[in-house]
Amino acid sequence: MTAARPGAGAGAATLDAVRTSDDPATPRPGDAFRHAPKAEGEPIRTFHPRRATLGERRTDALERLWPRYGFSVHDPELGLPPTRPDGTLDAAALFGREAPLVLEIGSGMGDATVVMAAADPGRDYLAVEAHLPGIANLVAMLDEQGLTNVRVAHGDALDLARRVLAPDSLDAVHVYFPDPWPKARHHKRRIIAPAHVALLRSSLTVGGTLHCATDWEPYAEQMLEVVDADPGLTNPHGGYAPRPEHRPVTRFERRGLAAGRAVRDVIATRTA
Ligand SMILES: C[S@@+](CC[C@H](N)C(=O)[O-])C[C@H]1O[C@@H](n2cnc3c(N)ncnc32)[C@H](O)[C@@H]1O
Repeated sequence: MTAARPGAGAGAATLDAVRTSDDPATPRPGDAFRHAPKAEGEPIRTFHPRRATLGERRTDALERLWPRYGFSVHDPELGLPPTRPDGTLDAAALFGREAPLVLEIGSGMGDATVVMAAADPGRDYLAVEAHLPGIANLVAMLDEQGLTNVRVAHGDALDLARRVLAPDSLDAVHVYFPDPWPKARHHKRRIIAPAHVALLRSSLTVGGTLHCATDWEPYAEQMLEVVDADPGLTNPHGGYAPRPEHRPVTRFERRGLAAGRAVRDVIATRTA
């Protein structure tokens, strides 16, 4: 089965790719979305490229709804996003309108995305996630709720920012409960790190916000330090921000609170 891609406006994507792979041994639903092994010299990944296990509901959702809501950051077979002549994301073509754009990095199962996008119909939301079950869950919820202001990117958010997003194009970047990578030897995998934040800041418009949240205190401290050290960001709160009501509670927040951990929000504005 081959379908046109009305939502993303990119080239045709072969949806059989959702169901099987060319791996003759043990094809699994979603195999076509597997991440290629990291190439020599490629920047470090902030996620574990796990092979996905998809149940029937998510396999069906992905197969049916991927052409409407999804694009791949890196794989033309799965459909790349529409781009402008300079090669950067054409958000107006992707969403079918001009509106401020919010990037949600590591949207997980998509619980926060659907709540925030439903409450904020004047802005468009681009959720980017490396893990396929979360992507499939999110597109299923978008369809069930009839949301039109969300699109979903599969792949590495940093790759998306490096190669696809135009500078000065985002109204906000959300990074909620990023993987804390608690072991010292893994700290280099944290997404909130100076070089990554400089990249994300350059994708924001001046006046746009970077909003991070975590229940891992040492990471919260790192978030504050990184934001404070970035020459183009200003933290209007001076330290942690009061928990904003618009950030929905997800299972990561509940789990942290249940374990007695404080949840911290760090919100900074691009000022230069
Ligand atoms: C701990 S989960 C949090 C999910 C969600 N934000 C929430 O609060 O429920 C972190 C997610 O970030 C994703 N992730 C980590 N690095 C990423 C990257 N560079 N690009 C896309 N997704 C990433 C992981 O796959 C994981 O699903």
